[in-house]
Amino acid sequence: MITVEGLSKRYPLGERPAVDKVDIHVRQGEFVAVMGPSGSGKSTLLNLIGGLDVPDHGKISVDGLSLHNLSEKRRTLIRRRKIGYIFQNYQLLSELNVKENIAFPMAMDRCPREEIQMRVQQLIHALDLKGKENSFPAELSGGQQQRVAIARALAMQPRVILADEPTGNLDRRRSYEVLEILSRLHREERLTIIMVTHDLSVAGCAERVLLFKDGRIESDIRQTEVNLQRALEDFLAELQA
Ligand SMILES: Nc1ncnc2c1ncn2[C@@H]1O[C@H](COP(=O)(O)OP(=O)(O)OP(=O)(O)O)[C@@H](O)[C@H]1O
Repeated sequence: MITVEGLSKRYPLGERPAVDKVDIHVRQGEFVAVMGPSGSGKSTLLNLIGGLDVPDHGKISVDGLSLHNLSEKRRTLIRRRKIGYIFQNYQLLSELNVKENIAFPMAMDRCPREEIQMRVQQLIHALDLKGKENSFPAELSGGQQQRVAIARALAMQPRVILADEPTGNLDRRRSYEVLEILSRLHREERLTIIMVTHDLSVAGCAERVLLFKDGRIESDIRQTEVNLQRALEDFLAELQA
């Protein structure tokens, strides 16, 4: 579903690559968490997979389509149609209301108006945003804003969700709600999810965890292989030692 081969990216002033010859294969419907210390390259990796940034070397394919050798215009199109992106700070458009934010990717893709209205209604219902349709982001709680952002990410019915610290700005309860939604999408709709997180308990919701350090994958742990929580705690203890 998502294949990354020999992926490298160095920023202009970086002493070493932010992402360094990384290989990953994520199967359709897998829920993968990416953990690692600050600056280890997690967001860079996600941005490369999502086509928000371009690698110096390596190949990326998402759902059978190569992303690394496309023009920016084509990459944007594929990103919009195949990938839903969720950010820590929601990145909603402040001048648009809830309905308009959710509709935005479909409007950009010139979907028919009735189709947009129907999909937005479905998502308002699914993400429990009834009554907030006409509110603006500044009038919503963090949890509600993230639910709008998830609805927007789902608008185009993508097969892949990339989430960069989706619970990073939320308290435990709101974080739990967001994780519930992601887990449900994974379970019921077989969406492929890659989620960057700092939080052990958040990573524990995924079935596989990639531990990142200095731009490389240190470990690739599957829930079924070992006690995930134990492996993650060991990794953190080692980093802190
Ligand atoms: N736009 C940029 N320009 C230059 N250097 C960058 C840029 N973005 C990230 N970096 C550098 O690349 C490295 C990896 O950054 P990245 O944001 O991918 O790490 P991260 O693991 O996501 O960190 P965090 O957990 O703190 O968000 C860091 O050394 C960072 O300073």
